[in-house]
Formats: sequence, structure tokens, C-alpha cells
Amino acid sequence: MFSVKELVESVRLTSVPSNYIFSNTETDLPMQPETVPIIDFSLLTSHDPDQRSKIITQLGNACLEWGFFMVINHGVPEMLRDEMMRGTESFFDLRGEEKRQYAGKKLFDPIRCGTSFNPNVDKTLLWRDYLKIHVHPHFNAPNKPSGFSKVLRDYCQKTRVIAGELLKGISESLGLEASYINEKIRVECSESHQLLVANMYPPCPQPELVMGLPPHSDHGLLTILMQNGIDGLQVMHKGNWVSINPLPNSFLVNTGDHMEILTNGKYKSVVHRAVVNNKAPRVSIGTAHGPPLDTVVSPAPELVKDGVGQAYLGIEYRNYLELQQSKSLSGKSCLDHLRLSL
Ligand SMILES: O=C(O)CCC(=O)C(=O)O
Ligand SMILES: [Fe+2]
Repeated sequence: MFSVKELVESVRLTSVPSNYIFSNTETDLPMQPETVPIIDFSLLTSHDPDQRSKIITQLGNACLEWGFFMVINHGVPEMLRDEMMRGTESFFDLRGEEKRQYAGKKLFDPIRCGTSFNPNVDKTLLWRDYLKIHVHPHFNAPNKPSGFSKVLRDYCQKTRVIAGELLKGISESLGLEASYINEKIRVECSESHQLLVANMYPPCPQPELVMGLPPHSDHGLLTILMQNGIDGLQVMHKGNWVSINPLPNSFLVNTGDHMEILTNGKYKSVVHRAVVNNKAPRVSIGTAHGPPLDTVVSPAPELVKDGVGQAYLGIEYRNYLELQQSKSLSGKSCLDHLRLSL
């Protein structure tokens, strides 16, 4: 099966095919009403030292306690976000044969589209189609829908700027120079890696039986995400799933596995999942921000001290991406390969 969207559109489904049914989706776990941290991005670029130090403390706390926050006042025009969302939806609406040219591709091929996470090994299929594009250091774009390439380029460039500023603030929150993360693993350099992942979750007749994306953490340092106005993201916080209802025009940001490695476990990558609904298609667009593919990410020596030993092995970014893609998406199983017992 190439696409769950095609499945939904081809037959009138009243129940879910058995190969999509998760035995334990835990969607009945109590949801905690929680206020997730909000970061006012405009204060990060403020010249007022008091304001900057306050927002850096907030950013540090958000990374420490949540690994997740909403970013407001980020300066990305609403029109660009709308165009990006419309372009992505139009891509998923293209005829099957137009999308199939990107099907069955390998991890580092410029553009891939398909369904589930890794249908070759996924025991249960996910209620999700995806489009993945390597957008930096080499920019790629599908040739349809028309005009999408320009919007995509602009959107990806602007999200890289946001990631760069957030990483400066995060470096400072760790007591390091603002440029530390950038210089250590070259996240902001011209070779840095950025992957765009667009997810399409069609409406499902029995949403409680399936998963859009099962609990997982992301590779990279930070993921910057927006959605089409339909909720479905849940974040694990203190042992509970918290449903995320983003503020209008905000970005959702989460820490990835390489943030956890780099900070020697101080800022952990956050486990999250995407649930689906029976009413409206949900689309989310994430950009994962990492170093150049040949960079070995290992714990920062400055954070391996005071009796705390090195908690993770270093690994080349490219190898980590390959490791993650070789398996089914499952919790923090990739990071577990690198943990050192202290
Ligand atoms: O759809 C979402 O809200 C989450 C997407 C996600 O976690 C991912 O693409 O890694
Ligand atoms: Fe994710």
C-alpha cells in the first residue's frame, strides 16, 4: 500500500483494516490539562540584556522540564505559512502517479514520499502518508504543485534562522557562549542538514484503534513544526500525554536526540506521538535541524564534568539517521544504542 489517503478515498471504509490496528494505543490514558511553555522569539533578539536573560532562563526551563515549547512572534509572515500549508496539501492531493515518482526511495534520496514509517519492517502500519525532502545544504523541491518550490525554499530558510537563534539561546542557557552549539557541531554553517517532513493523516473511521505516529523522539537538535489547524500532537510530560493546542500562528518546537547527546542528557529529547481523528484530514509540517551529515555528535566536554561521566557515545549524524530509518519508529530506541552505563 503506497498511501493511506488513497485507501480512504478509494473505498468507503467503515472500519479499519486489521494491519493498522495497534494493540495498545493508550489513547484512553488520562490527558493532563497543562500549560506548555511559550517562548516570545522577539525577546531573544532583544538588545535589552534583562529581557534577553529572562527569555534565556525561560528557554532553558522549557528544555529542561518539557523538551517542548511554542514559539510566538517569530517573524515568519502568516501568508508564507499559509502558502506553505496550501502547497503541501496540494502535493498530497496530486494524482497517485505524480507522487509515485518519489516512492520507494532511499533515505538520502532528495525527495521521498510514502506511507507509515518503514512499511518493510513496521508490524502495524501507521495512519499516515509522508513527504520528506532534504532541503539543506542542497535544496530540493518537487516540480508540482506549481509555485511550491519557491514557497518551500523561503519557508525552509526562515525556519533555519529561527533554529539558529533558538540554539544560541539554548547554548547560553547551558552557561556556554551563544555561539557554542553552532561552532561545536556546525549547525548554522552552510553544510548544516535540514530535513522537511510533511505528514498527512486522513480521517479514520476508528481513530482510537490506529496511530498517526507512535511514540518517538526526533533526530537532530530541534524540530520546528506547524499544523493545518487540526490538533493531534501529544507530548509526554512527567509520565502523562499532554494534548497540544497550538496558539494561532505559533510554531511548535521540540528537542531532538542530538540535543540530548550534545548536552550529555541535560536537555532530553521529548517523546511525542500523533493521534488521528474521524472528521478532518490533519497535515503537519516539521523541519528537523541538525549538523552536517559527516559531523560526529558527542557530549560537550563542558557538560561532562562535576562527577558526571560521559553518558552517550558519539555518532556521525549520517549513521544515526540510517540507524533510525532501519527500524520501526519506537520510543527512544535509537538513542538507547548510544547510552553508556555510568
Ligand atoms: O504530526 C505531528 O504533530 C507530529 C509529527 C512528528 O512527530 C514527526 O514528523 O516527527
Ligand atoms: Fe516527531
